[in-house]
Amino acid sequence: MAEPPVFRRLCIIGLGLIGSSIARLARERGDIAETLVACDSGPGVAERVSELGLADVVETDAGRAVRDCDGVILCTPVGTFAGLMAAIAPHLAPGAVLTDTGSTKGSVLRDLLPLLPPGVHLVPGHPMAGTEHSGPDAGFATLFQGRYVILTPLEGTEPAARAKVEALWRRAGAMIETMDPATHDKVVAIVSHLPHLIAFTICSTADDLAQETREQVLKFAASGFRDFTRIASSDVDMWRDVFLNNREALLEMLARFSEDAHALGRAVRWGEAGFIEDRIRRGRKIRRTLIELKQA
Ligand SMILES: NC(=O)C1=CN([C@@H]2O[C@H](COP(=O)(O)OP(=O)(O)OC[C@H]3O[C@@H](n4cnc5c(N)ncnc54)[C@H](O)[C@@H]3O)[C@@H](O)[C@H]2O)C=CC1
Ligand SMILES: O=C(O)C(=O)Cc1ccc(O)cc1
Repeated sequence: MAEPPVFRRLCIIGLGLIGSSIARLARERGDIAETLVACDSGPGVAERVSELGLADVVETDAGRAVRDCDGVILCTPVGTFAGLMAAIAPHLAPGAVLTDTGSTKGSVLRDLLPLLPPGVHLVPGHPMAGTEHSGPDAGFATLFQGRYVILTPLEGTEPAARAKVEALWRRAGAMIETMDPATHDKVVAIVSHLPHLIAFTICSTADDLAQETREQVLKFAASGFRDFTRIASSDVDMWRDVFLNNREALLEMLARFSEDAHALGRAVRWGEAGFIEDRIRRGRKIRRTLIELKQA
């Protein structure tokens, strides 16, 4: 027999790539929420969500949207969390489970915990899945299939609340890992935030060069550069908020990266072929490992 839905009434706040993917999944499966409420304040987004039939109820006001919900999931840029929490806290139902998909986790605790009403259970989460696209049309139900979701639960969180968030992600086809927020922020700083910082930078550098030399540098972009442009086409609000809310870990990884890049530059200057070969071999090895793990 089919399992009962994880939530009686689930509210998704933010129906962009991630929120609309969860909504599509919930629609397709039917065992995630009995009733699905969608809330988005972006221009034209609520209308588009209604057109796409992604939820039973569509709202633009977050306070009204969360009323009587036993599950709430924040899927907006992390810089909106403090303001959203202030708006929803007075309306959260006792016993409700509050979770999120934000890419930074220290800031989420900082912004959500102080306003958490007694009896509401916070279980922060971060799906390690996404694309460079955003908005309600960008989502798809299989986005989380075979991907990791990192949860950073607080000590003493009620096991039943944690189990609901785990059930949601398991039904999405994801694998669950648990971490403390500081470890999470360091790990994602190196595997996700620094690569985006590098991609945005390399595109700006190439663009500056093209303007300075008045030459069509970009016409000759090879596939390596094109791979960077995919990442660099990601959403502005989302990535501004990620950088500003994982400042410490990102700066630490950037400092390490800069040191290592300088060392490689020095080897190039002094013709140290062995050092250069070693770096290339390490890159190739990591790629092979990811392919073996089926994550490339
Ligand atoms: N894009 C990606 O690849 C991934 C993103 N994340 C995280 O998930 C969250 C959502 O990201 P995306 O879906 O990519 O963003 P998105 O830009 O596609 O969608 C965000 C939505 O939130 C809405 N919104 C913004 N402020 C709001 C507010 N105050 N009230 C109601 N709605 C509001 C916007 O109108 C937009 O529709 C972010 O915190 C991001 O860091 C996590 C994993 C992957
Ligand atoms: O599209 C890509 O390359 C990504 O890296 C997707 C992504 C973006 C942000 C996250 O917090 C997690 C995954």
